[in-house]
Amino acid sequence: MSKVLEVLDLQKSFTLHEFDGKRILGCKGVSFSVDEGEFVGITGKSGSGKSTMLKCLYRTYLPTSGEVWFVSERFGRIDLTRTPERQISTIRRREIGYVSQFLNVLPRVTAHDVVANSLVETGVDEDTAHEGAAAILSHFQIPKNLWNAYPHNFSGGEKLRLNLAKEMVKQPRLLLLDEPTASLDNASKELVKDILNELKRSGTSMVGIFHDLDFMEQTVDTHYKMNQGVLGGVTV
Ligand SMILES: Nc1ncnc2c1ncn2[C@@H]1O[C@H](COP(=O)(O)OP(=O)(O)OP(=O)(O)O)[C@@H](O)[C@H]1O
Repeated sequence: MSKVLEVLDLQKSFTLHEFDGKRILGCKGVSFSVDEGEFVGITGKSGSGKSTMLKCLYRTYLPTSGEVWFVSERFGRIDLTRTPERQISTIRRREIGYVSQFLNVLPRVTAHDVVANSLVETGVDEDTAHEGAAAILSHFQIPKNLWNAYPHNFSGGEKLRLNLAKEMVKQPRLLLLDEPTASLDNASKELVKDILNELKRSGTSMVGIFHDLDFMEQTVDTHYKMNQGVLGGVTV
């Protein structure tokens, strides 16, 4: 199996300027790799640094030190900590997806257009994007009467499924998941589990943060625990 992601000695700390430059540790010494089609799950107490680490992988945060090697289809093997912003934007549009329970979309854009726009960003034409959006919204069981509604009023489960749909249509090489089951009922969890398994089969690599251990154990290949900013305790 070829490696899609290799994280080496990643550290992120925050400087609180309003508190005389006090430093807070997010994560440190984080090293792990993800193969093609592998699903890595990360658990840990609240405040242990999971989201900080994930945001460094997506480059929402610039790490304080360390390397994040990603094998991009377009740019080859690149260190995301040193990749120019323009390339990062391209990679986010086409190769790395980020899904959380919070839907971050423009106001007054319908659910259907959210997904179609995501496809247009990958370079497909408008007609194909609209067909593709309809197909994936059905697949994710988003009720048809919501397709032309604005997603800010959607339930937690609907928002999450729309989030997954908008990232999944890109067929990303790497999908980052920040608590993908938060606020879901059991039926929605089953649906999300099926979707994640399908993504895995299609070769997408994933890194997910979980509080729901039962769900995680049913889906991931490798499990790490985060403790006070440090990653360890591998189980497979
Ligand atoms: N932008 C920030 N500025 C300052 N400190 C931050 C920032 N983001 C995270 N931290 C701090 O970094 C530490 C790790 O936080 P992080 O959100 O990564 O934990 P977590 O494991 O994801 O927690 P949870 O499970 O509650 O979401 C915490 O002490 C937090 O206060």
